[in-house]
Amino acid sequence: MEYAISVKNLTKKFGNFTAVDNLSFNIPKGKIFGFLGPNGSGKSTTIRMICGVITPTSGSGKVLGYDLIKEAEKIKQNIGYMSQKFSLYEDLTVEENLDFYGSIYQIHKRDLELRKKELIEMAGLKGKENSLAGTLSGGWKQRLALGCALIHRPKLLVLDEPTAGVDPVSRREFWHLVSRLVKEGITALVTTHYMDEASICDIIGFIYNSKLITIDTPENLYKTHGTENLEDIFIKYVKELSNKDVVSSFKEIKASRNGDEKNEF
Ligand SMILES: Nc1ncnc2c1ncn2[C@@H]1O[C@H](COP(=O)(O)OP(=O)(O)OP(=O)(O)O)[C@@H](O)[C@H]1O
Repeated sequence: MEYAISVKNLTKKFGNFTAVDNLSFNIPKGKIFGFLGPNGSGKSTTIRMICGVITPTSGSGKVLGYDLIKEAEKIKQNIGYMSQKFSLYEDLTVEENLDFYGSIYQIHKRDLELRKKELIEMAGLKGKENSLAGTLSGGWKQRLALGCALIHRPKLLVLDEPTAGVDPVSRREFWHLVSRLVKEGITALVTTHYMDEASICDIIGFIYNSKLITIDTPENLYKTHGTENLEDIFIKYVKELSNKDVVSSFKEIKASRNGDEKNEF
């Protein structure tokens, strides 16, 4: 079995604080991996290690066959990353944003012209090539950001809350796009707070208090727990682990951990 991501006992400490504690999992190529957990549970830290941006304190792993520690640069070159902040230049046009990302990855001019055409088509941005990114609606910006993340044909796409703050129709369109990419062979690692999106994933991992609580297919999770409600399943885990009576929402999961009700799951 060829894995896109394979990590073993992955741990990250910041001083005495363990942000990610002993994570081990394998994600086969061509799958969508949904990585879920309340705010502050360790998702971003895990993603940053997987992307080769920060070095694990201990543990090991391979991403696209490259060693997490020794070949971090190779990993960075071969993944596409998109976050909820979209990382677009609002005062550049659609095409100029793609040009900019193309130049970062040093894509040859002729290849870049071709790739831009493909991505503009894919993102449904035809006719908007000369629009300033700042003038686009949330859904358009999101699809442009996805295009930029794909400019160098990465084999692993890392999407950190890609649909946060985007309207439901755009969210659905975005997931169609991701599913299409995955069918073409890309692997996607996605964090999301939306349970309907999590249920689309091939594999779901749930992290809580820095530890991986469960990792399985949605179907297996439904079978094991006798419900198709992912939120209920995760609440069950949190109740068991925290010994607290978390009853209804992910907001409470966050509250049960930090005594802070400001941030929603
Ligand atoms: N550079 C750092 N130095 C110290 N602590 C850190 C650092 N980065 C993250 N942490 C802490 O590690 C814990 C996990 O943070 P992380 O950002 O990975 O969580 P998260 O699950 O991604 O949360 P969110 O959904 O809010 O982004 C948090 O308590 C955070 O404060």
